Amino acid sequence: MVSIDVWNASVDFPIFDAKTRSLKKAVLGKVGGKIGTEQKVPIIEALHDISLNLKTGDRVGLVGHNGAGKSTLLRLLAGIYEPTRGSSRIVGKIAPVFDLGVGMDPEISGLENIMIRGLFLGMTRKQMEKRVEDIAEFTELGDYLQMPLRTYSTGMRVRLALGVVTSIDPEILLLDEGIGAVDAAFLNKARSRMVDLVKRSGMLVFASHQDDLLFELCNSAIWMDEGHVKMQGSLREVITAYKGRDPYAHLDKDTLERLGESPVLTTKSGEI
Ligand SMILES: Nc1ncnc2c1ncn2[C@@H]1O[C@H](COP(=O)(O)OP(=O)(O)OP(=O)(O)O)[C@@H](O)[C@H]1O
Repeated sequence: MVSIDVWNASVDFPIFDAKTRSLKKAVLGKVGGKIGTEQKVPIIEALHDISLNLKTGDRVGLVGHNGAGKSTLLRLLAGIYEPTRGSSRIVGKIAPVFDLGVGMDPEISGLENIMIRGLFLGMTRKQMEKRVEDIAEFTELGDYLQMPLRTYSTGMRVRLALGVVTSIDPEILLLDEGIGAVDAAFLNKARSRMVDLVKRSGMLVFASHQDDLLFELCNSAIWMDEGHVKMQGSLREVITAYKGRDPYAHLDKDTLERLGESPVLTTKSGEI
């Protein structure tokens, strides 16, 4: 069993080199966290009084405007950031996939990078040895896999990284949206691997601005706004409130069936 519990947690970033006078205007900005300027050192309150209880089987999408606190929350859930106030408890092994390039070495070959990246994400060498061939085939990189990573284009690097990420067996999978930065054709190919990956994971938390990926991978959502949890509920309810319209309303019958959704949004209190 895996679980993540967060109690009244806040995360502050003190900004030591900011000019307080010019910052006062930024408080009125539409995106980003709250900037407090009362103290000598300005503080960005990236997360404010967050309480969450996530358990096995939860597949949570994080939505919200730029700077709303999604990435900071993922890093808090990963144990990378300690709460400035409040507390958190993580039970389970975390696979944080925040930046597809992390753990890659430009000087070694694609094949060697597959192994290194797998180890970085918590797999054993034996497990990775069994999967290397499958990953190599998925990437369609052919002889390039013998070449140093520095000779790869951005898209080729993402293919490699995505191949490895979708081959791991995580207990808790934390995904930041970088995963969407592949070309559409390849993402389509990766989609079924992503779905399988999420099925194998004990828990998923996924920050994304892309509705279709959220529909595919998540069953509930949290709407972050200025460092607060503005709403938590079923994915459809939260996205409908966040966007101001039901995004499933225009999906065709087959897609709705595949996602296990009905043509109209119903809540406990009935249709809306
Ligand atoms: N390392 C940092 N130092 C200072 N401020 C930070 C840092 N990381 C994030 N912030 C601030 O915290 C707030 C939340 O940022 P975060 O990256 O969590 O937002 P986000 O919802 O992931 O945004 P986006 O959708 O643009 O990726 C923002 O105001 C941002 O400026």
